[in-house]
Order: sequence, then structure tokens, then C-alpha cells
Amino acid sequence: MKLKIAIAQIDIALGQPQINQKTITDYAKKAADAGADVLIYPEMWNTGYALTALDTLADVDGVNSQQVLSQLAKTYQLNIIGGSVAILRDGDFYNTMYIFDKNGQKVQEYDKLHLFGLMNEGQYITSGTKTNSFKLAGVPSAGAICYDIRFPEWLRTIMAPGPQEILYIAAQWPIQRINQWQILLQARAIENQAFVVAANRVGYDDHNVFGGSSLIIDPLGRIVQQAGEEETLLVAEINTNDEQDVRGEIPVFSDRRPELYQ
Ligand SMILES: NC(=O)CCC(=O)C(=O)O
Repeated sequence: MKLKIAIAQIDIALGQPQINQKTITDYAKKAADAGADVLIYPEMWNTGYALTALDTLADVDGVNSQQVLSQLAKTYQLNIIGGSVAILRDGDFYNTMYIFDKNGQKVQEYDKLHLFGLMNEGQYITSGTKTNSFKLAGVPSAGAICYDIRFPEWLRTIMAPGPQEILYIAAQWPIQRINQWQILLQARAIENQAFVVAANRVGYDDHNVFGGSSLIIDPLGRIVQQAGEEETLLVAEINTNDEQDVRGEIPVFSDRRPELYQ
């Protein structure tokens, strides 16, 4: 299946959800104008890493973010991977990804599993407990958030059963490790024989400069499109039939020996 994928590589105003909501709205319009089928945003687009202010900033039960994403999906007829947002649920904060189809129906929600100590995430955010695979635009897919990409053993558990054809990643990845970002994403594409679509932010907060370099990678690990360090809408068409050829040649999923991997 051919799909036009768009990545909103945006700057995020620290602790200013209303400004950020306007930004994601502008990018939904741009993606629709570009004829995209799927649009993905970066991690924590509502607040940035304003972790010490989550008491006042986190979206209660994600109600507002879900309304906005659902409305954008419907208005612009886009399947949306809603990056992630900081939410408050039952007294705890989560870093949560919402996914909506182009009719505005929620397909999935996922709380980030692996919390990033170097950015103090574990002090404020509660880790999720569920996995994240789903069907979007007719394609079996999976999603992860930023630091999650360093855990191939977990990603395998969501990529193998499908096997999923696209892995979507939402991130706030600092510039000083951007070489690792690219290599890790290419490795995830090769080992899972899947497209990887990864949205990073640009700009900076009080502690980090973010490196952009959002990527669309094919199942052989080749870069289809890569953004620079500026705000941009990155767009590329992919053909999910490409996976079949790669999987036909090197059948890693049927060659696995999971009974020996514990
Ligand atoms: N927001 C994050 O999870 C950042 C992860 C990161 O920078 C890394 O090197 O891993």
C-alpha cells in the first residue's frame, strides 16, 4: 500500500500548551495541503519538558489534547500519531501518545514505558504498563516514545507478532546524541524489516538543544527522507509492499528462536 507520510518537526514552547496547540494545528493544515495520509508530531508537544510545572500544566485525563487531535484528524482527513502529551490521570502524570484515524476516532493510547533519567523524567512521570501496536490507514503498525528506541527487546515484542509494517516514534532528542538517534533508528528498521517514521523536535529548553533530524527509513535501513535542524514538514511516500521483498529474502521473523531468548 502506498502512503504519504508527514512529520511535523516543530519547535515547542516550554510550558505553553496554547501556543503549541496553534503550532500543531498549523502543521495539520500544511500536511493536508501536502496530501498526507498520516501525520506524526514529536514527544510532549503540549508542555515540552516543563516537568516541575506539570501540576498546573498537565492535561487532565488528556481530554483537551484528545479533542484537539480528533478534531484535526477529522477536519483535515488525516490519520494522526499524536506525538505525546503530558497528562494527569488518577493523580499521576504520564507521557502519553494518542492515535486517531482520519474520522477522528481514537485508535490507541500508550503511556511511555521507558523513562529517561538524564532528563529527570522518572522523578515526575509514571511509567506505562501496556504495549502499543495498532492498525492505522489499513497498515499494521506500532509506536514508541523517544528513549523507548534503546530497548530493542521490548520493541521486538510489539513488532514481531504482526509483523508490524511501520514503527512510529515521537521524540525530544538532544542534538549532542543525534548520531545515536540515526543509528538506533536505522537498526530498528533493519532488524524489524519495517519502515521507521521518527519525529523529533527542534529548538531548546532550559537544559537541552534539540537536534531535529526527523527521519523516514525503509525496511533495509536506508534513509528515505531526513530533516535538518529547522522547523519543517517532512513528507515522503512509502510503499509498505517493500517489506514483503525484504522479508522474503531474509525471513528473520520465522527464523527467530524466542524459546531461547530469556
Ligand atoms: N526524551 C527522551 O526520552 C530522550 C532520550 C534520549 O535523549 C536518549 O539519548 O535516549
